[in-house]
Amino acid sequence: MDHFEVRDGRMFVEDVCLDEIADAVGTPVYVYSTATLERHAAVFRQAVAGLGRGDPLVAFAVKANPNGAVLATLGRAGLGADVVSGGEVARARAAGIAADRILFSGVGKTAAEMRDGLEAGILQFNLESQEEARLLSEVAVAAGRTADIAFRINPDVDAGTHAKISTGRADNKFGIPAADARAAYATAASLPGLRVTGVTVHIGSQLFDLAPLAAAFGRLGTLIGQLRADGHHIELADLGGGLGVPYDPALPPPPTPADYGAMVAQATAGWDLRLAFEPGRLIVGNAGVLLASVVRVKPGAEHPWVIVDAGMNDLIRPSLYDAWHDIRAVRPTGARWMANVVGPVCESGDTFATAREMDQVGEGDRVAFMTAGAYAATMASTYNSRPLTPEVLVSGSRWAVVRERQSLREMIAAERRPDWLTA
Ligand SMILES: Cc1ncc(COP(=O)(O)O)c(C=O)c1O
Ligand SMILES: N[C@@H](CCCC[NH3+])C(=O)O
Repeated sequence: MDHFEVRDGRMFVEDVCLDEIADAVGTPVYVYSTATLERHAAVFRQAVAGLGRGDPLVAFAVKANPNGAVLATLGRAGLGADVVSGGEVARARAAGIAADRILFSGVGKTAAEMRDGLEAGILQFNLESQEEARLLSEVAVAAGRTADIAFRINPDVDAGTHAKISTGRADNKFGIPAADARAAYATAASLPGLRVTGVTVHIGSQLFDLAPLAAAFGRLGTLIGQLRADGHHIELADLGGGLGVPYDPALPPPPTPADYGAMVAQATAGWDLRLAFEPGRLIVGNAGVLLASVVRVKPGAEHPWVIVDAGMNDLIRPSLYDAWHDIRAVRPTGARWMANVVGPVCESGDTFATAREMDQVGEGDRVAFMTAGAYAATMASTYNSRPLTPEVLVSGSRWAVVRERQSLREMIAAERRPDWLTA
């Protein structure tokens, strides 16, 4: 997290002190760094530059961080978008990402979402079943359009990641088995309104081992040869995302984008088609922090409870995946202690860290949850009637609120009382 550092005893994001943002906006608040976003986009593009035919498409997985200002920053940095819903199509387009740089993934696209994609004129629909191909065909014919399609192949490889974010094993819901692929492509090629253009695979997220990715790409390579022999024009291979980021500095680091690029070069040699990638976490994970305040510290059986004003509703990764986020004081004194860090939500699962060696903090101090740019604000909820947390984007010495704190009034005003309760 190179643009997040302590200077003169206080943590800065680029040239803005986190205290300045907390004083103005309050806590909890997500804070993102433009410089880190731009650096990650450039590093990934560089790692895959020259691979495949033409210019590779690096389509940011919008689900990782759909904030419009973040998307606009990444769009300007040359990234396209990988979307999984009509909402994400709309956000990507609103952020200025050209339709021909948008890939539409997802196992449960509805007819309405397919229409959204067709009307926008997106580059390719990544389909996950023959049933989906039939529906898209009907929708495309009715709309008078042609949909360019790929099937997502489930290569049945174990990506070695958390079970809840593995997507490429036979027992995961995603894609079609490689053995069924030729039949699926034959069906799609026979359907009106569809044009077969590609193949795609994505085996999971937060991957630390390149071998399962190489195995999956190997299977895709074999399939490309078979599909071409069957007469299909396969022009685009979308290799998904998944490369992990370092959350815990004490653990060995994940492979670098350059290592990944070298593996891809080897795995795709001779494919003679355009490549696409869908990195999410790698682009935004280390570009954000969740800034929170310590509400109080109370004694615990073994370690003190540090109760902060951010909860599992703001950052669910620790309770959902036992994920580890570094927690640092915004004004570290050098003193360290062992503590449990928890939120205010009425669940014991609202725990960010147990018996964690960390900066010693007290009531009123501010802490930063590091590596909170991906799958963080976007997975927030209003559980315990806690309004959605605001988001701030920093660029050099400038910063701006890029999502307002949801007001309580707004949250409550969205509800309706049926007439039998108002009579
Ligand atoms: C189809 C698809 N593409 C891309 C991604 C992005 O993955 P990551 O954020 O791990 O790069 C995901 C999420 O796992 C996904 O499901
Ligand atoms: N939400 C997950 C990643 C899911 C990837 C989406 N397919 C996480 O925080 O790690």
